[in-house]
Amino acid sequence: MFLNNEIKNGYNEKTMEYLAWLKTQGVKINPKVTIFDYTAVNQGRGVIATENLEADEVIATIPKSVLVNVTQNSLVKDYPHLEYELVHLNHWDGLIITLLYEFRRRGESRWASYLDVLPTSHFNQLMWWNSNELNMLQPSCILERIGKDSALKMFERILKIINRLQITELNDVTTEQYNVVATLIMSYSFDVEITDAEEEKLEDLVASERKARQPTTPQQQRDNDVVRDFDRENESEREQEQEQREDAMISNLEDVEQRLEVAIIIDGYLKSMVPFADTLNADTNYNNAIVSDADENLVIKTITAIKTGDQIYNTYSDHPNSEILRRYGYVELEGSKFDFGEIPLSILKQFFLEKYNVDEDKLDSLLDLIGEISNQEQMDEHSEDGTFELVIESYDCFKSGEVIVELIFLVQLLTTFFLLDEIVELNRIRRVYRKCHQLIESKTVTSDFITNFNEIFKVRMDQYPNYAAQPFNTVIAKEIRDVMAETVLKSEYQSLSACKEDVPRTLELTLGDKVKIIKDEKFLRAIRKKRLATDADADADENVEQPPIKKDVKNNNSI
Ligand SMILES: C[S@@+](CC[C@H](N)C(=O)[O-])C[C@H]1O[C@@H](n2cnc3c(N)ncnc32)[C@H](O)[C@@H]1O
Repeated sequence: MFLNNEIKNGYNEKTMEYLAWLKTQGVKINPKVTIFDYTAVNQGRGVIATENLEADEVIATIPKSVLVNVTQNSLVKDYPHLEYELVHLNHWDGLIITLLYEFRRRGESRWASYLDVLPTSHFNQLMWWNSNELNMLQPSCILERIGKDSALKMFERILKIINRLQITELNDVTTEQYNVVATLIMSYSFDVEITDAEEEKLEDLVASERKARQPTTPQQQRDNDVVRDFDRENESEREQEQEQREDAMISNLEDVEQRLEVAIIIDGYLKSMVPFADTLNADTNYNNAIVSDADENLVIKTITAIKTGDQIYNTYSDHPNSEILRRYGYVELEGSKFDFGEIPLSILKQFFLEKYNVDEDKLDSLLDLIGEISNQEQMDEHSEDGTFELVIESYDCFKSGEVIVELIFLVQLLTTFFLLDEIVELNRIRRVYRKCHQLIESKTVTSDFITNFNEIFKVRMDQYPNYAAQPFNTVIAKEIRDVMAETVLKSEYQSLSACKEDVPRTLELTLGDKVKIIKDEKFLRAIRKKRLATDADADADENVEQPPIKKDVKNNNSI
């Protein structure tokens, strides 16, 4: 966020009013810190240590009563019956409507001083970039994840909800206002656990509303059953539900039954705006504080000693620069600690098509079958949902020099498959799959794998502009968005470069041991010999379960 002078008028007065307001709301701030104007370094407001702080020292205690969420806001104050409706929306829809209303009623809002310090313009999150600006980010895969279309769908859905709930004050809400509020939620909100008292209050609310709205049709009866049947104690189910809800958030939820499945009420947490905690900026390289949940309060503590004059930095999770830019609208000029570049599946496809002169349909069918096999075959004990997906949109290559193991496996598998000149048939592919699995499990790859791995990285890296190879401190761009794009491309290119420069080291880091390189012909012979075995033997072999490949698990970049 970048503020020009006109916007900066009254900036520090607003900060002072905000600090005074926080006090009236019971927010306790350590006298050794205060809010500071970091606009000179393009960071908006932040929190500074005015005296030395020790490690594990409390910076602030924020009572949950000061949060803005679907149960605490001006909308339910003005229209109490809407609380029931809001807790039956999904988190995003609920908080967007809540905040839109809060801004509309800012004159009377209990949170007026807070709203005054929230930015409403000059955002740099990628949803605010035009197509020319986005072009500067080519060839980054982040361009596939901006989500302008799903944001638009969400807006259409929200307008329908506003209409259904007859919130007339929001009838004329504009796309711009919606975008501002959605951006604020994306960059500022926290998911905060519901307190026991809040949970009881919600249960009472739902029980009394249900009684008042005795179902009159079978459909309504079914809608109610969805919520009633949910087992609030079941944590793993709750986690799975959460994932589905994230997906559902961007899909078009129109009927009531679907809405109930993703409702806030069944979650145990509330997406909330958290005054003061959201004044903390973040930096992956200088993170020195943490915000944690403590029943009735949120507590901010130092995690290292902090010197007078130093900024207090929260963490917004382990994101690379591209994702920091997409969600938060800034970049870390020295690169994020969690940077990675990506090899898109499209590059792998192009590479194998050309090198082995294969037909595109054949490659597509092969990849489909490999995807099927990897889903059935390999239950990965490390992965979140117990599955192992080999064919994914893109493959992360970290600045540490590690890649995700899926990349090694797929390149070895395709290399071997095309060298064998196999036909695309399920059992044939399964056999090669298993042999490659055993090979990698025994920390071995073939020499053609090494050649292909190198060449694939070269193809990908050649897509980047030359300046991406230059050190971070040699920024050539002048305009802020150009600087951001340039930094993201450097972050990605240099991560790719770290994985390519010493492939045996990359393999060792990823597979956790030194890797042997064998001749392809030796490996192909072993597979061909296997193929000559009797069908019975082959069938028996097919029934042997494969253990998962041991690896350090990294999330692949799902959003
Ligand atoms: C939770 S808010 C932090 C408070 C914010 N600086 C303000 O003035 O309201 C998150 C936003 O702060 C800014 N920000 C946070 N960390 C930053 C950093 N290291 N560099 C630049 N901007 C940062 C970004 O605009 C981001 O969207």
